Amino acid sequence: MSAILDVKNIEYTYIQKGKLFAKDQTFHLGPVSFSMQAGETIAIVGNNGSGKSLLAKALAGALNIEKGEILIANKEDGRERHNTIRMILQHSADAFNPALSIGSILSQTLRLNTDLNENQRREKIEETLVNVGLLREHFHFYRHMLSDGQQQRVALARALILDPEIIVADEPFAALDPSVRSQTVNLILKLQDELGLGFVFISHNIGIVRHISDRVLVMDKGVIIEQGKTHDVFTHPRTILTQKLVQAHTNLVEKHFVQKYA
Ligand SMILES: Nc1ncnc2c1ncn2[C@@H]1O[C@H](COP(=O)(O)OP(=O)(O)OP(=O)(O)O)[C@@H](O)[C@H]1O
Repeated sequence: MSAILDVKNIEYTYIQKGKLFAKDQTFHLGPVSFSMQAGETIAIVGNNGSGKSLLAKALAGALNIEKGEILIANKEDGRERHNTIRMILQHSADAFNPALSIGSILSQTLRLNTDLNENQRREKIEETLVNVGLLREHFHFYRHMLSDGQQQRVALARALILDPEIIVADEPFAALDPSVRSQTVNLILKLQDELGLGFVFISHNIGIVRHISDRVLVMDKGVIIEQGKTHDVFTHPRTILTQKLVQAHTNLVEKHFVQKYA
């Protein structure tokens, strides 16, 4: 199988200007390398501030990387990276303009990125709404008329509507309550199955990571310190950080079990 995404030694420096007499703070991402097969799910885990979000932004083309390259297969079809790789943020739905209908929001994305005419846009939008488990009629709804879970589905629809090959998601499940979270996880698994989508996601939830990712990247201080098949990495962690992440999850599960059944 050939790689759909090849990340080669990318580097980026984030500089936060110090206030008044405080020094500037810099954070260096990289060098980071990994590759991804079509339809694969890769989870990025690590402590707060380890550079996971910066890496996700770099993949989605939202950062100007200083070194290295991000190679995307099939790019010769002329589509730009932002169509091939689409990003969903934790609170993507919060950014939807409340004064616009869901149909207008999704139409904007199509107008900016495709040559579809109005009828074709309408058809594509309704088809995508149905794909993410919403109704064609949601075209006319406004954000405040939708539940959190439905808003998350619209965010997913906006990412999917340009037929990307890879979705990058920064903590897509964190803000959702448990039942909506499992519905969203199942929806993503279904879409991957149907559309062969690659999925890169950041999560602090080791349970979900174990459940849905094929491979995992463990980040610390801007670099990947461990990567491999999820099962192997979590069964035989090679670094102390990974051991700690696994242990913290085991403790959480045991605590929950004791609270529920003791
Ligand atoms: N917008 C920003 N404002 C301030 N600092 C930032 C910003 N973006 C990145 N940084 C810096 O880069 C470092 C890496 O941040 P990043 O958000 O990638 O970490 P993360 O692993 O995603 O953390 P978390 O799990 O807390 O979201 C942070 O420690 C911070 O110093």
